[in-house]
Amino acid sequence: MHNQLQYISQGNTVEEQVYNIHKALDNGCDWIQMRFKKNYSDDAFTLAEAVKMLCKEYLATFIINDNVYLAKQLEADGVHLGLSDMSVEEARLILGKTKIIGGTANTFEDVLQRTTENCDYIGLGPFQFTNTKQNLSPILGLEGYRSIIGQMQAKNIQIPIYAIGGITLENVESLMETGIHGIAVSGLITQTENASQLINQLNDKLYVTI
Ligand SMILES: Cc1ncc(COP(=O)(O)OP(=O)(O)O)c(N)n1
Ligand SMILES: Cc1ncsc1CCOP(=O)(O)O
Ligand SMILES: [Mg+2]
Repeated sequence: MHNQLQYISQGNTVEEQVYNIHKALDNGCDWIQMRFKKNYSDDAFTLAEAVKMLCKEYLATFIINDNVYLAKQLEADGVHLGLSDMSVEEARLILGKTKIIGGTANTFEDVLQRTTENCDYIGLGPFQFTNTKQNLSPILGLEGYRSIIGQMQAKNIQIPIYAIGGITLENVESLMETGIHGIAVSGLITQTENASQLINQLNDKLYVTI
């Protein structure tokens, strides 16, 4: 089973990205999603090589946002795909059975689709407004998670759900109570001045509720 905390990277340059990812790893994150929106550039390859080495050093899981070919080239642990990205089926053919493929969902219908596609986990959100991503899908709030997870339970659908979007420390307990498996966070960890304390506090809240 995957770790309950996924860090989604930020940074406009390779250097900023490496700094932020190193900070997350050094303070206890062991699952990194490299999210670099210049994902099809030489810089993306340079960054992915650096992140691969860092994740190896810290024994962390390394997945790449959007770019399945880069994940294949770098032998990353997997990818995260949105509903408008490459299909899970095509990604599975390229990456093989053992790699992690995460998929985005915003509705119960998306969850059904992702489950049929055999995703390994679902990033369900956004929980609330965030500046990290433009063109957000409708905000779910706690009620959205309760409703979607209730419908999953009624149909006995079992797939790890990660809440995403504007999550802060204060939200984690109530989100976990809805039945999610974990959280994916970006801004919270990127912007903190005390990453060690924050990641410990997040992990305490995540582990207690499972
Ligand atoms: C864990 C997780 N969940 C959702 C997303 C969003 O993916 P997507 O909808 O493709 O948007 P971008 O991140 O590509 O802008 C994610 N990245 N990770
Ligand atoms: C990539 C993504 N997809 C939905 S919300 C989001 C951004 C998550 O980042 P943050 O934790 O800073 O809100
Ligand atoms: Mg995407």
